[in-house]
Amino acid sequence: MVKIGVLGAGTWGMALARMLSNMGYDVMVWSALPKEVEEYSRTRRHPNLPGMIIPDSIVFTKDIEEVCTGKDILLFAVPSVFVRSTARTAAPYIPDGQVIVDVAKGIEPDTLFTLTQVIGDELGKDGKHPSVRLVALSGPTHAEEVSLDLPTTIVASCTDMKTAEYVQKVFMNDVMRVYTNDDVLGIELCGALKNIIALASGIALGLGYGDNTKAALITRGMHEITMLGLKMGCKAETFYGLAGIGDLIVTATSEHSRNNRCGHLIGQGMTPDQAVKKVGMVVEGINAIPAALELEKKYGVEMPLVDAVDAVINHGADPKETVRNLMTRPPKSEQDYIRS
Ligand SMILES: NC(=O)C1=CN([C@@H]2O[C@H](COP(=O)(O)OP(=O)(O)OC[C@H]3O[C@@H](n4cnc5c(N)ncnc54)[C@H](O)[C@@H]3O)[C@@H](O)[C@H]2O)C=CC1
Ligand SMILES: O=C(CO)COP(=O)(O)O
Repeated sequence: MVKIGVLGAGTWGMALARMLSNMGYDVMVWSALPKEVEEYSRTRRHPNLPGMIIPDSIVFTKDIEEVCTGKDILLFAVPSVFVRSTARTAAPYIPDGQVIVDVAKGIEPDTLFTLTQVIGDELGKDGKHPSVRLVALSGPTHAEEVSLDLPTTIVASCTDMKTAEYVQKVFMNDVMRVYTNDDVLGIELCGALKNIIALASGIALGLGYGDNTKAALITRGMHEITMLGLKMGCKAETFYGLAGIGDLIVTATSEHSRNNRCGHLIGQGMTPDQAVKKVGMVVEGINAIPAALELEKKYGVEMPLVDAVDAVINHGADPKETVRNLMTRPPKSEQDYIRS
């Protein structure tokens, strides 16, 4: 039987743990928060996934050594800010050659590393993990829907296609269709940056703007992400795939999206701090802004929507005024990236 260790008991970690357990796998979930371990093993309920029952077969632990020992796959499902510390604590217990699947979405601000790079960096420090296999699993996949078995697609991305295919085989079932992809950087870039555009989409909704605005934000947002990705050497097809435009569409339009909801509250007048508190779960778009700004500068790409979200979130800019500024920029061609 496939043995899977899930690190992180947030909504995404738990929705995947349930799915994998229902597929007949042996699933253990670790949380850094002892009260989650106690509560979820007792109630078999997750407060942010009210429609989900946690299968009795899922074992919870607060012992990171236990979750890392003897597993075929380790799934990193902690918010991006905890990926490095979790990898550092887990490193002594992770065997070389381990398949590690990251489902968190973000870019580390100081290093500009994607999250599989962060894990690889931490595991590389002791010289004992030369062959660890790192996979990014990403796509349009709200936990709220996966926890109810609604049909969902996702991409398993690894530079080693055999490992990507292994993860595809393990995760694939009749409600989760898994594709493979070898452009790990492109996949992770899309996952992190779409959250910023989803904030913009939420803000527009909060301002009372309509579907035209939303379509513009999604299209021009994808354009910004694609321009940056191409400059960074990623593959064009990644950006119009499931983890690219697919994930941007779902995050910018879904009522489940934490980023979209946070933006909505800000557009309605809350401060970013108040909005994050009200959402009550991680809002990765806010965490991704510093790295996005650095990448924009480093690769010389124009990212006006990212700049606009930064202005509203971090510099107190008035959302309505910010939209007016975007609309009244000098005219330009839609084909600029084809020419450059
Ligand atoms: N929720 C979703 O639908 C999806 C989320 N993701 C990504 O998965 C990641 C996790 O998201 P969610 O599960 O929604 O977040 P969440 O806000 O539900 O997760 C919070 C969890 O983080 C863990 N945690 C708290 N403090 C910690 C610490 N000091 N060290 C380690 N872990 C700690 C706890 O288990 C806590 O329940 C994010 O990067 C998100 O972008 C990706 C796809 C779908
Ligand atoms: O990445 C996600 C869906 O694919 C989750 O997005 P939110 O964090 O905005 O809910």
